[in-house]
Amino acid sequence: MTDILTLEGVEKTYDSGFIALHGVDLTLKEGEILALLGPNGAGKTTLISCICGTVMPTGGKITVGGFDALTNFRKARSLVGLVPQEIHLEPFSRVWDTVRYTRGLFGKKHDDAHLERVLKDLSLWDKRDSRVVELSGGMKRRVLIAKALSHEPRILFLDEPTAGVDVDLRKEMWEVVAKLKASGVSIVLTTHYIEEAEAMADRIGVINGGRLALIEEKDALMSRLGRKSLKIDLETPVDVIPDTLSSYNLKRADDGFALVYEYEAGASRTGITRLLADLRDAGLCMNDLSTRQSSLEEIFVSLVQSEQEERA
Ligand SMILES: Nc1ncnc2c1ncn2[C@@H]1O[C@H](COP(=O)(O)OP(=O)(O)OP(=O)(O)O)[C@@H](O)[C@H]1O
Repeated sequence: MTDILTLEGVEKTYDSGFIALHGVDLTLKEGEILALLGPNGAGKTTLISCICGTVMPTGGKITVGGFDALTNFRKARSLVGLVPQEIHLEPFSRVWDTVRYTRGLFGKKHDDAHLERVLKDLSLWDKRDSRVVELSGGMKRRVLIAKALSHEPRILFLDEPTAGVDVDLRKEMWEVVAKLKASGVSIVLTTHYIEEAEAMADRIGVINGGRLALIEEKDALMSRLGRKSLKIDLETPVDVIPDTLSSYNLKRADDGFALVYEYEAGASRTGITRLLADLRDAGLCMNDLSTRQSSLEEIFVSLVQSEQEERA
């Protein structure tokens, strides 16, 4: 897959002197979904704004589809669609008119067949003559996406696409994004909902303090940093974990009715077989066993914490 977007050492120092980006390197492959995670103020919106040309970087180089975002701004910008966090729409304009108008802003020739496809893909076709004010929140977000796709961009930036929307609508948006990916659009998405990144992204980037702390395939990240836990339900509760089991660092749960053992998700030797034998030797009888994999959220929290501790 070719790279549709390249960032080399992108820096941003705001006029206040605050350094929001400290030399970010990043590439996006064609047709992939990259989720950018990071705590509040990490620099996600600044990064997207630099790529989309609404914030001027103070250093580094950004290339979109081979065009330099500074020296060939119009060409580079025409390949990018931005769905902002806030819903800014003209309330009394009709869906069709507002989407068509946005295409015109990019200097593209009319192509009503393309706009029809976009509206149909977003299940907005039946609403094309509705005024924005008459639409539900979810439909308004779809109109934002339709506007961002009106000029046929190759990368779509979704800044917090589901902030403040209910669970059903969030799932609906995920379906919309999956459809977009299938149509060949590359997607960069920022989100605070880590389950969203887990559900949709091919790769995960973590921004912290203006630095790209990590970028990796989601599955590899989850198996590399993910931990699993084995819960052992006991027939009779234990007050104290026997000394012979001390090397397993077991935790007592459910008032002593269960013991929990943690191990690395990707490990070839988990130690479970030995643990079960040692439990039997210690005279503990098991009722049940269950395992659980740590979520991306737990991985993210521990990553950000250890980064902050390193810098402190
Ligand atoms: N115009 C500006 N002038 C000075 N500082 C700014 C400006 N815009 C943003 N910042 C600062 O830059 C940092 C990064 O902000 P940014 O909005 O990019 O973060 P974010 O990761 O998108 O945060 P959130 O998740 O809260 O949306 C923050 O500390 C913010 O206060």
